[in-house]
Amino acid sequence: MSATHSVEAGEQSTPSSGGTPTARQPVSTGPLLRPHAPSFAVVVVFQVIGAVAGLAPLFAVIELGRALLSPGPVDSNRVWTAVILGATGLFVRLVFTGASSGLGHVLDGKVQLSLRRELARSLGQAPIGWLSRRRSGELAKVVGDDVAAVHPFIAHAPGELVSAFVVPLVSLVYLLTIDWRLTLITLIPVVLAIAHVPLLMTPARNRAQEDFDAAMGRIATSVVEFVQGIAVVKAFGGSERAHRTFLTAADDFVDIFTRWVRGVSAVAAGMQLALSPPFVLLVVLIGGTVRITSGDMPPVDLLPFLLLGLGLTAPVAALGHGFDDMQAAGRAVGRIREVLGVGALPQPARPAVPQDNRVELRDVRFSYDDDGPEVLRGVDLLLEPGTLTAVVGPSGSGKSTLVQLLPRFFDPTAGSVRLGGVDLRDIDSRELYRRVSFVLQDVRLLRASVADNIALAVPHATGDEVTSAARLAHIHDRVMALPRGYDTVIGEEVKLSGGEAQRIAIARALAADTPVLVLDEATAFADPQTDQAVRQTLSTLRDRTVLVIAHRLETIADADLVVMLEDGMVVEQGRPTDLLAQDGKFAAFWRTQQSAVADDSEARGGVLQGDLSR
Ligand SMILES: Nc1ncnc2c1ncn2[C@@H]1O[C@H](COP(=O)(O)OP(=O)(O)OP(=O)(O)O)[C@@H](O)[C@H]1O
Repeated sequence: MSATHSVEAGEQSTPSSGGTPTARQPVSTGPLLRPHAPSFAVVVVFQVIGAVAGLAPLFAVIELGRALLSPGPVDSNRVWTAVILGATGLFVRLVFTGASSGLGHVLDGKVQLSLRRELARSLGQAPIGWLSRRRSGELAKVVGDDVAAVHPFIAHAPGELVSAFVVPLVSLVYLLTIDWRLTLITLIPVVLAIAHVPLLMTPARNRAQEDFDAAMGRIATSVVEFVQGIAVVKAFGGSERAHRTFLTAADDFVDIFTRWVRGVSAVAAGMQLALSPPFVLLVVLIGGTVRITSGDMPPVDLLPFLLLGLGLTAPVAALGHGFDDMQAAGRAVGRIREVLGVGALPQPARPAVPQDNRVELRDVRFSYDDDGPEVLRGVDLLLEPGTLTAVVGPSGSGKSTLVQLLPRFFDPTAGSVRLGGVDLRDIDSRELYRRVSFVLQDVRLLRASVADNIALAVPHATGDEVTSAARLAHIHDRVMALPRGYDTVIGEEVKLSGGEAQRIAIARALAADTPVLVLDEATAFADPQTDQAVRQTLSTLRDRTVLVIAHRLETIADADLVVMLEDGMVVEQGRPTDLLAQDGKFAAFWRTQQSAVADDSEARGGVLQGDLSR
């Protein structure tokens, strides 16, 4: 999430139920794959041609056997024809299989690229609420591992699938012309192997596989979290506790893996045995011996069964090996589709333009989950242009949730948020973000130059505009001290402190120059300069509509309107002096804050600031 607005309206809008942050519909990956269909068909056809041509050397050996073993002088023509046939088949197989594999991998690269692009687009326009509820490890897995898991689907599986039918079919037809009874016997290993397949597809086994995937996801996430938090954990000596999540995930994984292996190993072993060359040869030899000793088949006819019998099982074995990959690819595609289905918040069919910059909340209700508790419970609020409104209230009272509704991170579950008389849902998001910017606590700067970070919302801003925003945000001097000034790349050439990052975010909001500003006063990175930057911002923006989550008494005292939230409801609102005079909840809150500041001030040997006389 960027600290100021950088959210572009998605080109495609997917309707979502009521615009709740969780609304999503899996979408088909068909349209993404369709442009690649012709290349895909070529890959499959080449693979099939290669597979069938691969039978030619076997036919050649059979023919050679017949030529060499038949009584009388050897027919050299017959021998050489067989040799040439075998060599040609081998060559054709090499060419087509190689071409199919090469094309398949190029195609796979293209498909993965378009999937990743589409995922990036989808994530880029996903409601911030949806993103903040997903663990970063999970999303990284979808864009990285899940897209990579599509590989067998594109490059191998379809060709192998078709070959697995075509190759045995050609062999079967040939064998049937020789001895249909022995043909049926030769099929026994294949039938036995195929009989195992349903055992791999039982609901219990699918569930075990899903558990396995989920456990893998948990391990990935807990590793990321553990590594990210390792410094804090070490400093506070809580490594045991932090380890616990990871260890629990690892323990769970071992249990689930054991169950998964137990379920699959017996079936896999049975399949492998059925398809193993010794077993196939044994079956063919027993059947052939019976046929030959009973005088129904000449001994030389056993040769095609011995050779092609092995060929019959090879594609089935390949399918068996590819089965897990294909199933994994199928599940990966499911997760990819889910992310692709994250719609942007619904965009209006006929956007309306706000009349002015008055913000109004009418009976706003909000819950993060459909069946979750209401975090905002009927909030009515009027923010007039040219006024500063301070939201105060205890932790968890819904302040952040409330201010996030203005830049439309979420849509309210009931009621409406209006800008200039128009419901935010009826305003084109580009228009909305031209009017509303925000500086929240969770500052995210881009790995880009300082200037680009400041001018994020106004890419064509002049150098002077960027500099004056930076001056107002009290970050100009610091930027000038950087190795390459405004061209210094944040995160690469310089690491900024939390307070500095916050001031860049403030400069960004000032450069955006929007008539409505939403600001969460920093508590985490509060340093005197950031403090000053916030105060300067608030004083230069007096002609705007400003909504601030206020943590400082000065800000609260300066506000035109104070809104006291408690448990998702506005319990008091009015001018700060009036509210103090009422001696209600706000007054009590004020006193608590004041004594906290006094303690702090005393601790620092400072002077208490914060009385309301202005
Ligand atoms: N992404 C989320 N998903 C589910 N519940 C959430 C989410 N964010 C906040 N909440 C819940 O909503 C309620 C209000 O939280 P919110 O952050 O808006 O309060 P706040 O007044 O800003 O608190 P603080 O001053 O501590 O930041 C809390 O009960 C919180 O647990």
